[in-house]
Amino acid sequence: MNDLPEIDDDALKLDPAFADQFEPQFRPACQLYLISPPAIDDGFATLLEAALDAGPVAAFQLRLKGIDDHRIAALAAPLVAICRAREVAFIVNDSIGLAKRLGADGVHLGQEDGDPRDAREQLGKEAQIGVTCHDSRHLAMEAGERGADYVAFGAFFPTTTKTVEHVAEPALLGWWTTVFETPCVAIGGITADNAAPLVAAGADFLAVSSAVWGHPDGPAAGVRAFAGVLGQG
Ligand SMILES: Cc1ncc(COP(=O)(O)OP(=O)(O)O)c(N)n1
Ligand SMILES: Cc1nc(C(=O)O)sc1CCOP(=O)(O)O
Ligand SMILES: [Mg+2]
Repeated sequence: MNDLPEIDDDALKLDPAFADQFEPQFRPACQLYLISPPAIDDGFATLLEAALDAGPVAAFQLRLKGIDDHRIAALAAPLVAICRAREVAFIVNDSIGLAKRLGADGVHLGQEDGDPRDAREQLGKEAQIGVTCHDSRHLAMEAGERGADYVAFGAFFPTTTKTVEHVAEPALLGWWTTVFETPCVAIGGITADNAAPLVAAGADFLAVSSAVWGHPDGPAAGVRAFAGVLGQG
């Protein structure tokens, strides 16, 4: 498959005059996509159970930074079982190889983490493959062409979980969901209090870390707090 030619992102915006030529698509309601804290210990399994039992969660991403794959694999084993028992998709961040080794449901790839086409080849047609697209229409279209199952845009709000260089606007979600069927994920500093414009703009998933794990009343309260804005309350 040929790569898309590089196009100025602004040139890809939808002219409002033509927006009504697109049929409104049916999309399932926006769902919660939990991202793990960047560091965890063996006690995290209990926190994950509490979070997943508190309300609907579509997917859990194991995103551990700065530790080797053997340690991640050891920490992951009980977490895979917890997700599987609740039919929550278990997604591994960064590494196609680790996703395969753990029998994960999918992998999330940043722009430097590998090609979704390789992920598909190694993980198979059922795997959920996500790609970070920052605030770029071009990257998202390219990811779609390369077979991504979802594209992730961000950061929508300031975050202390990761140093980010790109800021995304809710209108990007509206453009994507008007033109493409591939689901889109919004990420970056999302809380139950600031999420409403992202849901209204069309986000298919809200990817959230600190608002759940750092909730003052614990992760279960963190998940419950999203139920209202996701129309699950
Ligand atoms: C759902 C989702 N979206 C974006 C990211 C960020 O991925 P990446 O740019 O590779 O940065 P790291 O997470 O690896 O630091 C993500 N992990 N998940
Ligand atoms: C992992 C990650 N990726 C981002 C991006 O913009 O691509 S923002 C981010 C951090 C998400 O955690 P929190 O919900 O605590 O802000
Ligand atoms: Mg990455």
